[in-house]
Amino acid sequence: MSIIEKLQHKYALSNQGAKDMIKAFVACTLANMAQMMPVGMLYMMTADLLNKELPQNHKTIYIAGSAICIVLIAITEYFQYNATFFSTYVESGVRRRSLAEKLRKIPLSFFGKKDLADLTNTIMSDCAMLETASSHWLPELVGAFISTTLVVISLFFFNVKMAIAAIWVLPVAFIIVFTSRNVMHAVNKKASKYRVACLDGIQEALETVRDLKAYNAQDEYMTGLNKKIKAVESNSIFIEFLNAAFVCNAQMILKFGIGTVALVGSDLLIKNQINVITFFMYLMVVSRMYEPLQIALQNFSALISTDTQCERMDEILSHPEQKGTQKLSNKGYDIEFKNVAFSYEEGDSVLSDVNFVAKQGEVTALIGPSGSGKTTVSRLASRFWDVNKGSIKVGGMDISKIDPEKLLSMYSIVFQDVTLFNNTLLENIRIGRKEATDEEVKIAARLAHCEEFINKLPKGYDTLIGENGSELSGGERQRISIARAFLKDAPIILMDEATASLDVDNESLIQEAISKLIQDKTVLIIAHRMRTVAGADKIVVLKDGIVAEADSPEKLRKSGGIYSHMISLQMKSDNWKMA
Ligand SMILES: Nc1ncnc2c1ncn2[C@@H]1O[C@H](COP(=O)(O)OP(=O)(O)OP(=O)(O)O)[C@@H](O)[C@H]1O
Repeated sequence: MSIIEKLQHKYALSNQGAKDMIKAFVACTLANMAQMMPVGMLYMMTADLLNKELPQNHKTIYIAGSAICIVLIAITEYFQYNATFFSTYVESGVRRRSLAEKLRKIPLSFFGKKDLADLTNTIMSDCAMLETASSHWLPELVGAFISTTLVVISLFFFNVKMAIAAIWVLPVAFIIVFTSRNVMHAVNKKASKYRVACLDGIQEALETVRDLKAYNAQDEYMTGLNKKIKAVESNSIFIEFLNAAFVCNAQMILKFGIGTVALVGSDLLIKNQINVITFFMYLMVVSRMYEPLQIALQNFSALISTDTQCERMDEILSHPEQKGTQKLSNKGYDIEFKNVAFSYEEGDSVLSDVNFVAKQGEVTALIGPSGSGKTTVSRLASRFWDVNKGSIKVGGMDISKIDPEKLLSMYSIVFQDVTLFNNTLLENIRIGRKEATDEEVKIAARLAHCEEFINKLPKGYDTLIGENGSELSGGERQRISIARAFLKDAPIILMDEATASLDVDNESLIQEAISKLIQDKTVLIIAHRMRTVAGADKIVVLKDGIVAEADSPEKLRKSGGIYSHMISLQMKSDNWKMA
């Protein structure tokens, strides 16, 4: 792996970002070296002053040298600023975009294991941390390392004993910080967990504020949340303390270097092995050399702490993507499940051997007891998850070979949980097909019987609905979701409890509209209520991970199996409600 590739992998950088980081290393090294130049001049000047004469040509050298030093320091500082700051912020945007892009391409199973607060934390806080790491910590550390190495080499040319007296502290100081690695890694992992738990708690409190109020559970909840906040607080203090303990000790060791240079220098001076100017120069160089190293030690320690963030980022970036062809070669839109087995968690099978065909031009209804896997079947059919065994084909084409976004272009999906955005009603329906005209949106809304409630709103289609449609009733939200499906007009329609929140009048109106829409389409409906599925062409009954029955509603009713049993239960329940 080249240095560029290593940097890209470790700090989630783009190719350009890794190249910019190398530029920043060079810039920091040059800036440190430029800061050393006045020391050389001072050395020469001291020699002249001790000789009690300042030759004219030396005067010119000092004046010109000082001007050159000022210009060089200004140029290298500017170069360093440019290389570290500006490119870092550009790279930070690239990093966040590539993370978001990656999240689009990884299967939903990944999101099942991660919660939203954790992902938000990675995209915002971890990215911000890496932003500082790549703008300051790493370039300054590498710059200090290279410039110090060059200075150390030159120190050996003057006097080996003095050089050793000056540099013995370097490995000791860095080893002290390096030994903190394992401890810091463990506490940072813990800190990350506490932070995510706290963010989760805050998010949950905001989302459930209505229920907490309704059940007078606010105080109890706040006590729990306070505990989470306290855990973050005390853990952060502990990390700071631990960090300071290692870094301060290492920085203190670094200071011993000045002492040993003074001691060894005095001894060599007495023995006449060095002159006063060399002694003075060593004292000047070490005091100058340790300054960037003090910061380098802090940066080194901070970089060790970013290991946890890098790991979290890498977990997302290296997660296998769902890939597939963009070219569709399906013949028609029959959906065929063949020997499909699936589990969300290993060893906890949801579907063991599912076989059925949902034909184009027919309505196939999935029914079965709660938890039998109906929603799972619809998720697999749209490749939100990939099957563990067997295959799912659309028009003869294995969907695991189709690019997920391309596959979804063939589907209109009406979910149980309708997501609405804080935008106008018109735009919320237009999500079904971004390029649809206003007129097309309105036709779809009419078909889904949305106009009845839209026309009653003060601004009609231009009414802003609250975040996630909080100002709409459950039935209205579902009708918008159905309108989106009408608008998309895709050849395959997946409906999950599409009519669950509609009153009887609206439900029959929608059923009527749906029957117009589904002509020549493949329709897979999941519904609990037997009334919803009575008009289906085929009923597939799921139970214990397999298809227990599959046939037309009439035949299944007569067969006296699970479906007919569910019908009689539903009738009893309806009679009970009427009574
Ligand atoms: N994201 C998930 N991670 C883990 N297990 C899950 C997940 N989603 C569903 N399950 C489990 O898979 C099983 C089937 O769930 P599914 O939602 O497909 O059933 P269903 O028949 O649609 O249920 P219902 O009629 O109650 O909506 C259940 O045991 C459920 O707990």
